[in-house]
Amino acid sequence: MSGLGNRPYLKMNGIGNEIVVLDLTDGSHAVTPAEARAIAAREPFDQLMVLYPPQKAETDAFMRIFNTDGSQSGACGNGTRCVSWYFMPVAGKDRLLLQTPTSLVESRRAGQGFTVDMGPPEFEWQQIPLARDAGDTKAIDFSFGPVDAPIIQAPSVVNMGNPHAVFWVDSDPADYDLGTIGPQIEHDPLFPERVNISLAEVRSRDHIVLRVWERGAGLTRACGSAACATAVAAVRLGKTERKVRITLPGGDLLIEWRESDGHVLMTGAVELEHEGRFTADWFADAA
Ligand SMILES: N[C@H](CCC[C@H](N)C(=O)O)C(=O)O
Repeated sequence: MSGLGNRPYLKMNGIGNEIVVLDLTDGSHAVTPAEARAIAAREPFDQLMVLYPPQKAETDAFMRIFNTDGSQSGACGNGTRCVSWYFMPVAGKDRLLLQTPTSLVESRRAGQGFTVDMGPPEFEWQQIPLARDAGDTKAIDFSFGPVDAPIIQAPSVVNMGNPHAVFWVDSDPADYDLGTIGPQIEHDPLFPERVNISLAEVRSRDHIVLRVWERGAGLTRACGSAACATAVAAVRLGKTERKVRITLPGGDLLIEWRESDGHVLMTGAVELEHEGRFTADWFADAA
């Protein structure tokens, strides 16, 4: 029987990115990929954020991030704001330092929402990771569609605690069939750990419109780490200033690539949808 039966959880969203928050800081259970998928079947989410006891001095919790398909991510910006909303009062703090398998993220309150310090991005092809050197990571040698008339091409690639490919488009990203394009690029052998795919339209030097196909979760209404990756890539290409508003289908995020230390700061809202409780039968097939 699963140790998750009868556990309380929160269903939240970060500008439409569907998030379940589960507090296991009592250290009594470790969620398996099969259990994550079983939760997704009953309480659909893009990411399940699980809090465990801290592993490092000065951190407030260790956090695992599961996608809909049971795979894990090292970063989730929208989910980290949701976790902050829940866990700051529990910890009695206005700042949190959270550790994931790949990153340390710090969050603090910002008006009605939260700002998350997503840390510094990485740009070496081995760090993304790519399967091979595909040229300058500001615009790699990759295209999708007919060779003589690619639909999209030359993405910027960034690791933001998780891998991102950002394709620059000249019209509304909603005009592209990302639901068809996304899964094919996600599984392209150039991306050995798969990849999150963004279509980005730069509207001005401080505004980008973005749509994201998420690795392991599919089309989502928002993706915080993709917004961070996009902002950083836009700055590297000279397309925008270091502070930019990013409009996703679910709302806006403010992103700043801070000059002093190279960290990326993401600010945005969260919403509590409802509280729930698992029952043992959810996990009958997830042993
Ligand atoms: N929604 C998340 C990112 C999920 C990334 C995940 N799909 C992966 O890298 O496997 C965010 O707000 O940053």
